[in-house]
Amino acid sequence: MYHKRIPQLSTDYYQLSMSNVFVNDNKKDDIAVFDLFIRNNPFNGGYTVCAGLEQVINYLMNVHFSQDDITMLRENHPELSNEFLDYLSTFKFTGELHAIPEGTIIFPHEPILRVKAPLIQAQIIETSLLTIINHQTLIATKAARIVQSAEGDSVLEFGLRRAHGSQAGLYGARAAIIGGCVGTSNVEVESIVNIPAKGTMSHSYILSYDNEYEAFEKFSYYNPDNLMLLVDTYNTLKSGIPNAIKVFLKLKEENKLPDIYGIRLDSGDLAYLSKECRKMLDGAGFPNAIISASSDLDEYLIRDLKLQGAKITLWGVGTKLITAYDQPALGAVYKLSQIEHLGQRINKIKVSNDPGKITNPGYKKAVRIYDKSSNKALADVIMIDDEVIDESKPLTIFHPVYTWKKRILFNYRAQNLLVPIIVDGKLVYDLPTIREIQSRLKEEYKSIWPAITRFTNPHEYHVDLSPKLWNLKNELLNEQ
Ligand SMILES: Nc1ncnc2c1ncn2[C@@H]1O[C@H](COP(=O)(O)OP(=O)(O)OP(=O)(O)O)[C@@H](O)[C@H]1O
Ligand SMILES: O=P(O)(O)OC[C@H]1O[C@H](OP(=O)(O)OP(=O)(O)O)[C@H](O)[C@@H]1O
Ligand SMILES: O=C(O)c1cccnc1
Repeated sequence: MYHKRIPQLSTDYYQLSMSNVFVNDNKKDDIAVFDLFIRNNPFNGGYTVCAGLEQVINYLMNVHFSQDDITMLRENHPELSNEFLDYLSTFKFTGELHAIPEGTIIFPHEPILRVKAPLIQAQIIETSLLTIINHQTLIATKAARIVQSAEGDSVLEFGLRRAHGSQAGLYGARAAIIGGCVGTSNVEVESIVNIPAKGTMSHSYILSYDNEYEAFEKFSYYNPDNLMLLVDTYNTLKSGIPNAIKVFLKLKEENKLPDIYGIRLDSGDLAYLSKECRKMLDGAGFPNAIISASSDLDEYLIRDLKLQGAKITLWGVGTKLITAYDQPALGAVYKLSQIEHLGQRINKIKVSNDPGKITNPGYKKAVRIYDKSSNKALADVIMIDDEVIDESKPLTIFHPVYTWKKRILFNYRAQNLLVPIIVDGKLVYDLPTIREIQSRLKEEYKSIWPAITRFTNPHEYHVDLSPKLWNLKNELLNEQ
């Protein structure tokens, strides 16, 4: 199966050249802690939807290097030592992974994944983890925004033909479903999620017949339960809709009109045309006919069409979703935060002139703080893993950059965001179904203030530091 592909060589060469050093310099078994996190929400938005964990798990549980891989590396890279290549031939992930479950709304700087493993393992897996999480999280967030703009209407993912390759189309479609799309046109998705692909018909199909009515009629005969007729090939109002109505009337007479049926608009003024189509369909006795539309849609255009009173209730979104058109990369990073050498743990910090790029040291967790009376999320706190929150006492948290800004929270409950996924190389997590992940996101929205999810000038959600982490960070910065 494609989804079982183990991209062990889909990595950056520096992971191998550094690991060659770790083997020869006796560092490979130092224990490293890495955090994978984003620095900014994509699309100038106020939130991000995390996705990709299932593929991360699949990678970590199966990653290995074959004899062919080793032979190729030996031939191409004489600098890689025999000791390192021997090590690679027995490589497997034996460490620990904690992660925020897919479909959770997340924010910059908190660990989405936390890896604790022998240094060489934690290093070798970096690129694959970033590739998977950066892609799916970006597309899930784009899809979530598009679904948000559709205000309860259904959104279908139609982007495969414009995706950056079939892998991006496949996992992008998965991420789109996590983001709330009801389905996808991508048939390969059926190999990784239990949702049948959906679709309508193309202009070439209509053009291949002598006339539009015949094309519609034949389609309805051979696809009795899947009847969304594309009405804009010739003239939507003068030809497409009258021909669609003719077919619907015929099916109604024969008692063969399926439960779900309707039309698709793919050009012209979608607001105007949808209103006219609605009137014509209603007038002919088909108030249940669905009006769907596609044509370079994204969250802004859908919102605009709704403001214009468009009568569209099913949205097909391709290019701008699958390519994350207005922000093509997410920019999640994977940073070392602790190393244990010969039993001694050393917390690590990456300094930078840009305060937002200074990393948070230590073996940490992320906790979400909810207001007990409204059940809304108040802030997230990054803390040292062994810190315990006493919910009966006020909680003081610090802004990570402007550290003079502190907040004291009362009447709250705290929930760990990171859950154990892999322990000692063994899977300890029950993987949710795609529908469960989708439902998780729907629930998440209920706990996030609309000020954070709005598109224009969203309110910045706080991801703060606990006093203990704040002190540790300052101590390490003062040592520099
Ligand atoms: N009422 C509307 N308000 C804002 N934008 C619209 C509206 N109706 C359509 N659009 C958008 O305008 C853009 C151009 O649409 P138009 O139908 O002219 O071109 P097209 O879809 O490429 O058509 P064709 O395939 O016939 O060339 C598309 O992105 C479409 O989604
Ligand atoms: O506009 P998007 O959001 O990318 O949605 C997908 C587009 O792909 C198809 O067009 P295409 O011209 O490829 O095929 P067609 O001839 O069937 O319309 C479809 O008709 C949509 O317009
Ligand atoms: O099924 C459809 O209508 C479809 C599929 C892919 C791209 N555009 C439309």
